[in-house]
Amino acid sequence: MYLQHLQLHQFRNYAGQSVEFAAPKTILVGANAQGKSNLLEAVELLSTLKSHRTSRDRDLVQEGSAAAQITAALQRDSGPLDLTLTLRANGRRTLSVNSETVRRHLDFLGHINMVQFSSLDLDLVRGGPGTRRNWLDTVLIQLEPVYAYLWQQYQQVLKQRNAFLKQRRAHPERPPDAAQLPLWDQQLASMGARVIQRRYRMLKRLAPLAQKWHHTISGQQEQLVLAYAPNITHDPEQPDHLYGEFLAQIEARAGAEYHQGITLTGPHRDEVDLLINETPARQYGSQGQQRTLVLALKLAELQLIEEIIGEPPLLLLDDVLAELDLNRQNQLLAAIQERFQTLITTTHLGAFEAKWLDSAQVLTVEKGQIQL
Ligand SMILES: Nc1ncnc2c1ncn2[C@@H]1O[C@H](COP(=O)(O)OP(=O)(O)OP(=O)(O)O)[C@@H](O)[C@H]1O
Repeated sequence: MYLQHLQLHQFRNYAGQSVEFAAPKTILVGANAQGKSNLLEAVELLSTLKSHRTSRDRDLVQEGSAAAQITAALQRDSGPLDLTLTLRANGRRTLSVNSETVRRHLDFLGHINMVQFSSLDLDLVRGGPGTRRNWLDTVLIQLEPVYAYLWQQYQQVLKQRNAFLKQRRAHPERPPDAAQLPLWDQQLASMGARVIQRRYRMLKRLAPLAQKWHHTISGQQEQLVLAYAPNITHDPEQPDHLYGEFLAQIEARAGAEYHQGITLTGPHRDEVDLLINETPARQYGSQGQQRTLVLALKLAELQLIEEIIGEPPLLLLDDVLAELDLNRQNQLLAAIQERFQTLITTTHLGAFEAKWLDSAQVLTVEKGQIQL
């Protein structure tokens, strides 16, 4: 897929900006806080309807304006496509595909596929389990947009069940109607089982790709193991048993939940284990090794999305190239070639290998304006 054109209207610090992408690689160069990451964020929003930087639309709308608009024209194997996302400070959104308004998020997702790689991604190794769960979810939304709906439903049930447990703990003298709990349990297990199955299925395909990339980038020195560690223990080859297992494990933790007043069972507590040469990567060695691991995960992500979608996704490199040494930069360059359209942000062009500049389009970003 190829993003040809992007238009930003009252989005972040862009009052009105039109950008033509004229080469497979576009480098956005500019000092700090000029709007480079804002542009990548606009692409992220079109792709996932989420921003990793904020959950409030009013942050995305230019200060003093009521609404922002992001419009993109892209070329997919199936033909040309136009997407428009209107964001309002009051949170209401309008989505349109080829100038027709679509009501369901599901109908908007999946048109732009992308992999993002920023310096924050080092937290995938160093950060807590929540960071890895978010990553899993972002990849899954790309692969099967229905996952966004499932995950949202799961979180809604979780919120209501937590409110029940909290109230029961805070007011034992007038507890909520006990008959509600089994209903929440069933919904949690039913939605949760679907989340777990999808996470398992995706990681099963991603793990060997990441392992292969890690082995290559480390010069055949290191062996990566990436393993799903679901909070609900079960036999993944017996998916029919998962719902029952889920309910049984809720039951087993009922006492602890009673005292703590929160839901202790379910995929909101999943983990992804990352081991290098049998040692947890978090505790393992240098930052360099952790960078190799994150790069391997990102390359695996690119490859998996391409395999499943059948077209190369976009790659967004936010201020990360300068952090990779020559070997890792070369591995990345060799993997993307000209096939993956890549948008790169940097504070100065000398920050990374000159080879990246070959046939790249360079755009200068200054105070929310882009100069060719
Ligand atoms: N809603 C908004 N309205 C107006 N300006 C905004 C809004 N949100 C962010 N900004 C401005 O956008 C700028 C930040 O841009 P961005 O995050 O893209 O920086 P950057 O060019 O990527 O720099 P860095 O290299 O530091 O990441 C800041 O000047 C900030 O004040």
